[in-house]
Amino acid sequence: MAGNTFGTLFKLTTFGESHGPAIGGIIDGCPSGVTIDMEFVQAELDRRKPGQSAIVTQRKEPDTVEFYSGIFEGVTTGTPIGFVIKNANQKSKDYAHIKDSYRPSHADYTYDQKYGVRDYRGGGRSSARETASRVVAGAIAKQVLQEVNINAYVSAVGPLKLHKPYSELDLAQTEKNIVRCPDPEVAEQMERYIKEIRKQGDTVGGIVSCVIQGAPVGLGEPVFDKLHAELGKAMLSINAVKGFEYGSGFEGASLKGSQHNDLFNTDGSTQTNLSGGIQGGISNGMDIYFNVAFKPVATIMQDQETIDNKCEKVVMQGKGRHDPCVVPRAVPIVEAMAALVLLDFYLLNKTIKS
Ligand SMILES: Cc1cc2nc3c(=O)[nH]c(=O)nc-3n(C[C@H](O)[C@H](O)[C@H](O)COP(=O)(O)O)c2cc1C
Ligand SMILES: C=C(O[C@@H]1CC(C(=O)O)=C[C@@H](OP(=O)(O)O)[C@H]1O)C(=O)O
Repeated sequence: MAGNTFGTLFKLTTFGESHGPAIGGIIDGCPSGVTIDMEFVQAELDRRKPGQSAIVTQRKEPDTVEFYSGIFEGVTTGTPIGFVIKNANQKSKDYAHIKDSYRPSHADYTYDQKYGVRDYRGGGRSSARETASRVVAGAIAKQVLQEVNINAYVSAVGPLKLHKPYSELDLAQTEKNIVRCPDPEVAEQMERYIKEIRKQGDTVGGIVSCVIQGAPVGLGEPVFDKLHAELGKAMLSINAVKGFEYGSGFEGASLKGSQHNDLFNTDGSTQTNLSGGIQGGISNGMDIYFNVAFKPVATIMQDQETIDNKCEKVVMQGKGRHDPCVVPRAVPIVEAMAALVLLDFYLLNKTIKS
């Protein structure tokens, strides 16, 4: 299983399964001399942790991070940063019924087919619990990138959508409600909707939007490692992600060039920003913005037909504690992955420019 490391210079390797003793990671390539605010790291984890509100999984984990190396007296040393988050609230008996059969649209079937051995408890390595380690690394990356602001928020839950662009929203409102939608009225509707869907034993998808402000001109390594290509990979590596678009995205395909071109100002900025802050795979200094679409959670509390490992049909119903909608907890994960991508390119840029 060789896909557990992300990044070129600022590299995160994660380990651990949802119902094992712990998850964690090693960050290699973090610059030395950066003062790390541990309370900020923990606060970022708290934004992602399970059990934080009535509209997320009720698994109650403190998600306390313990650092074992790479930070001395609160300052990064340039050596590998090793950290662990202990698992404290596993209920593995909820997964006994999927030991020999596969939840539709989760990773049970594909992991079994690929590896032939599967830690079925809590989805094992395929659980979104792994993303806690990404949030730790993202919180460190954010502190290296002091001048860059990365703000994600929920812009859709099922059919309920925010129709305003980020520039017309008050993003300071995002963390003031449990949905993490910056429009308080829409947030209330979304909360009610998620609760209703949960009562039905069902789940619903949604969209997380993200805006990055203050990124310098020049991030991105054409032609294969374009900034938007790496952001796309980062986002698509998050559990349950189905789509990524930046700038004008899929809507842009219906426009004419005369409507779509971002005309320059004499300082190199542009009058509009349908490019989403990236041209030719390189940041142009304008805001970078993108949307990430998440599917409805696969484990539903309703009978569904599926197959067992002998390919016989069985009827299965989800058990235990699951998210009815992932987007409220996905917001800090999206920000973390964006921070990893940006910092990596920022460091790469330093290697080619004096
Ligand atoms: C924050 C977050 C929470 C999630 N919670 C659950 C959950 O409680 N139950 C579940 O079946 N899937 C959950 N998922 C999605 C699964 O982890 C994911 O569907 C699974 O790994 C299969 O991968 P895929 O959907 O990307 O193909 C969650 C995803 C995220 C991002
Ligand atoms: C534990 C977390 O979320 C889990 C993600 C998840 C999945 O299938 O992705 C399934 C559930 O696992 P469990 O049945 O063990 O509670 C969620 O609670 C977490 O995010 O830390």
